[in-house]
Amino acid sequence: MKILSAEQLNEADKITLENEHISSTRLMERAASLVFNEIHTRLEGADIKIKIFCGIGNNGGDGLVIGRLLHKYGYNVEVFIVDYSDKRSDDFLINYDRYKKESSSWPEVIEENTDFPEISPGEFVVDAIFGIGLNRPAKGWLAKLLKHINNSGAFTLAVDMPSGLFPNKAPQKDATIIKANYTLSFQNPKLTFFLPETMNFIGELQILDIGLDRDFLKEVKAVAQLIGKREARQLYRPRKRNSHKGDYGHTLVVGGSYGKIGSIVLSAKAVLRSGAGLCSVYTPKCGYQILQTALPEAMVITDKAEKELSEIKPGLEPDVVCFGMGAGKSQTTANAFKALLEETEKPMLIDADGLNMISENMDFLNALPKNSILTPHPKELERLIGSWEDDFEKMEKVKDFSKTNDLILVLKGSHSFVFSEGNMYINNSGNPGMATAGSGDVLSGIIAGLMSQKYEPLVAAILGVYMHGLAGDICAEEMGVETLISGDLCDYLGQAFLALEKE
Ligand SMILES: NC(=O)C1=CN([C@@H]2O[C@H](COP(=O)(O)OP(=O)(O)OC[C@H]3O[C@@H](n4cnc5c(N)ncnc54)[C@H](OP(=O)(O)O)[C@@H]3O)[C@@H](O)[C@H]2O)[C@@H](O)CC1
Ligand SMILES: Nc1ncnc2c1ncn2[C@@H]1O[C@H](COP(=O)(O)OP(=O)(O)O)[C@@H](O)[C@H]1O
Ligand SMILES: [K+]
Repeated sequence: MKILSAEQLNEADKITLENEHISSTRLMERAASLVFNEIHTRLEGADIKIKIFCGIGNNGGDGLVIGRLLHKYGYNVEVFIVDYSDKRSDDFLINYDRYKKESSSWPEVIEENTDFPEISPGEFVVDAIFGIGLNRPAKGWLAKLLKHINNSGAFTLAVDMPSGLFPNKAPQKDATIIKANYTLSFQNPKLTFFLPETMNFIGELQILDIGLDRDFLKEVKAVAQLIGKREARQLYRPRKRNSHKGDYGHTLVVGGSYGKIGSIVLSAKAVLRSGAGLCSVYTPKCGYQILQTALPEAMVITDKAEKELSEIKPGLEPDVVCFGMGAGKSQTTANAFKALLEETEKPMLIDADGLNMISENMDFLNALPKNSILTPHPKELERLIGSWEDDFEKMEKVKDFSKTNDLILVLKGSHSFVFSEGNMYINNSGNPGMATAGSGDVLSGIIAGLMSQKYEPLVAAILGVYMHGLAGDICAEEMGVETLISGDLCDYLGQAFLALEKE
């Protein structure tokens, strides 16, 4: 699904009105009715107190339509106008009058010196104060009102966006923002919903298709692509009946050091579980028995050194090398890594200490094969590209870094981001159960395993990240988030592939 900016959504809105020959009031009615339907389906007429806070722009207009419909269906609803400006939008005014006419009362107006209405924890709040039109931080009494709503403990539903959040730029550090339990957003998701600093404000997210112009939405260049099951399924290639293990490639996992052999066990297991034909592991001598015991399906080649990688001479031609997990970053290992980079021509996957060694020797980047994949978590990323002011600046820096160095970068997080050639793909699977030691090692194995099956590196990265998260989701569903450990992700990959194929 495409992630669009506020400007693009406004353009889509304009083109829809022209092509469908409808008024903006009709479109607002359509959009807000969908929100009403969602509320009505869930509340089923329950006698719960509903308070709707409306701004004076079109987000407020939506709130008034929702209020009118809830009133019509007999709900216990109170509507408040948050009177932060006298520049009311036309559709706000039209719906303000309609509300008055159909509910035979004027909504209550909240201004600078008004006492805020009391809100009890059991009530239901609809936030229709600001949507995509927010253009500066909410200040003064307005910020106080947002805090008052946040502190009430009431269930809060945000219409289109939680008020105070910008769709495509970072909020100020001390900004006041509605902390929604649920966000019903129109047509396309907004970038801010997926960034670490802002994602917690939206609660659960649902996108409502309000029928904006199909052709426009198809043609417009997305800010980013959101990768869900539908998108991932399009990337997946089912196996041919008459295939053999040679068709699925040979992955070489290189890494491990004394006390950190577990990381390559996890990666290698994920390589095989994601479908690679063969997997070899190159590791210091101390890893030999552990690997042969823990993962008999993998072949093991040992370094001449006992506890660390000192010279990477596997004596085979793999389809892909997956380097760095648990490798440590001694000078000896860094020299061996440099030599490996220089000898390798096919795209590689570099993770963990491989990334740290690059950060300490940025010239290694020159030897990295084109289209290789780096998989940093935020700390590793910071070592690679330096710090950033906010998430949006971080995105831009990573985009530049991946473009300049001709590489694909997977930035791991609650929503992992894949960057390639200036494009951005945001993963929508996964859960906090995956915040556990070794889950990154599993991810590197999955992506490398897909690369060895001749998935293009970018496709392997996007699909691999999605499958990793999907395995985590199925697993968490069965055992809960606390109990999930990274080895489980390998074990649940099978169910994830099955789920991907299922409609
Ligand atoms: N696009 C679509 O397809 C559809 C969109 N729809 C709906 O329209 C919504 C967008 O509506 P919108 O453009 O009227 O903007 P909105 O969010 O109501 O706020 C604008 C007002 O806020 C003001 N203002 C801003 N920041 C401020 C601040 N810090 N403090 C104080 N004031 C501030 C700003 O004032 P100004 O900057 O002019 O002073 C202006 O008056 C969208 O989210 C969705 O709900 C649907 O109905 C149908 C389809
Ligand atoms: N809250 C979360 N939601 C979804 N995925 C998560 C979450 N926390 C961690 N993950 C995923 O788990 C993996 C953790 O990787 P990493 O930090 O490298 O761990 P490790 O170094 O222990 O292997 C990443 O793929 C990340 O996207
Ligand atoms: K809102």
